[in-house]
Amino acid sequence: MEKPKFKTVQEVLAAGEGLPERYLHAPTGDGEVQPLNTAVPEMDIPAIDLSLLLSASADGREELSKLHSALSTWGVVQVMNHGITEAFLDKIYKLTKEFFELPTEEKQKCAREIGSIQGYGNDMILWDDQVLDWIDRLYITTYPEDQRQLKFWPQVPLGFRETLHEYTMMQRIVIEQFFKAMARSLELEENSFLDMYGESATMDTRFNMYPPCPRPDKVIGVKPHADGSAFTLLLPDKDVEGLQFQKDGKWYKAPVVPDTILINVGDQMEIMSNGIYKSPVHRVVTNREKERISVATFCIPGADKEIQPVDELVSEARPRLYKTVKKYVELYFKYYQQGRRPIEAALI
Ligand SMILES: O=C(O)CCC(=O)C(=O)O
Ligand SMILES: [Fe+2]
Repeated sequence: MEKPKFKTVQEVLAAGEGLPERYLHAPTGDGEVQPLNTAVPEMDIPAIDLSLLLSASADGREELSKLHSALSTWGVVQVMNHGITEAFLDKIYKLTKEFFELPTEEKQKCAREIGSIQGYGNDMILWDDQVLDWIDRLYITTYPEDQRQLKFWPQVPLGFRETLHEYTMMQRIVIEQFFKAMARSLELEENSFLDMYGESATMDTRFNMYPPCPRPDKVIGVKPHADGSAFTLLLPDKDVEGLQFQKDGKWYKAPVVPDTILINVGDQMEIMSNGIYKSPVHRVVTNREKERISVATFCIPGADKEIQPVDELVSEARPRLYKTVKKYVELYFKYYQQGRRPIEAALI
């Protein structure tokens, strides 16, 4: 079993040999250098009450209109009353932290293998002159259950596997409700998106660790990208900022609101909604003092599914913007590698 040769960020730091060139972003353009960690304003996104979204009450309608407004501008909402307890979310953060604190040899038991996206490792190296992101991660397909590869599921810390299984089942409920709410917010039949998303849809969960970084001005945690999912459920760090979203060419930081789940639209939902809901470009910046942890779950339509704008959202006034795509994630990596926005490949 061949393992990739590169060190994780934690190993780079432990070696104490200074910051490798491969992480440094060179100044681009006409010489004006903006440090990557320049302060940016906070984005103004609502906290949506998930339990209200599917109710027929006036409050429910109000909540749906908040959802519509946030997803058609920012492409992001914070979700509260999502049915997952604070104690459970704390357990996930704690287990994530404990996993990354394990000795290298222990973590390596779940190491990514060449050619696989799953497992523990550093930023994936997809092209030669790629500047590396300051991030270590554990990437696991959690659903459907028959696609699980348990060799990537840590046996230590104790309880990790069980908790990830439980979290997956809890998220499935949130995912279904959120799909229905998005359909209702666009005055569509409740299952419009769910039918296209399909029974064979997968869930991938990525545990992210961003160690403190000696050069936050020149090193980035995650490069600007939009997600290739239908949408992404994110547990951002409860204390440490870093996640930023782009709107109209400017960066804004995501607010830190404990116990909410941040949901961002991904490219495949942008396609299904014929461009009404936006898949936002986002990035993670680093800082000198504190490590940051986040847990992202990507909801990915089944590889057999054809993803396209739903008929009701195509009209003369709003012509169809996107082609039908299949196995979008493969297309995604091809474009990402070329430094392009993968969704461009789906534009008509
Ligand atoms: O760490 C975060 O807050 C976001 C990570 C992210 O954008 C991703 O995993 O796609
Ligand atoms: Fe992302």
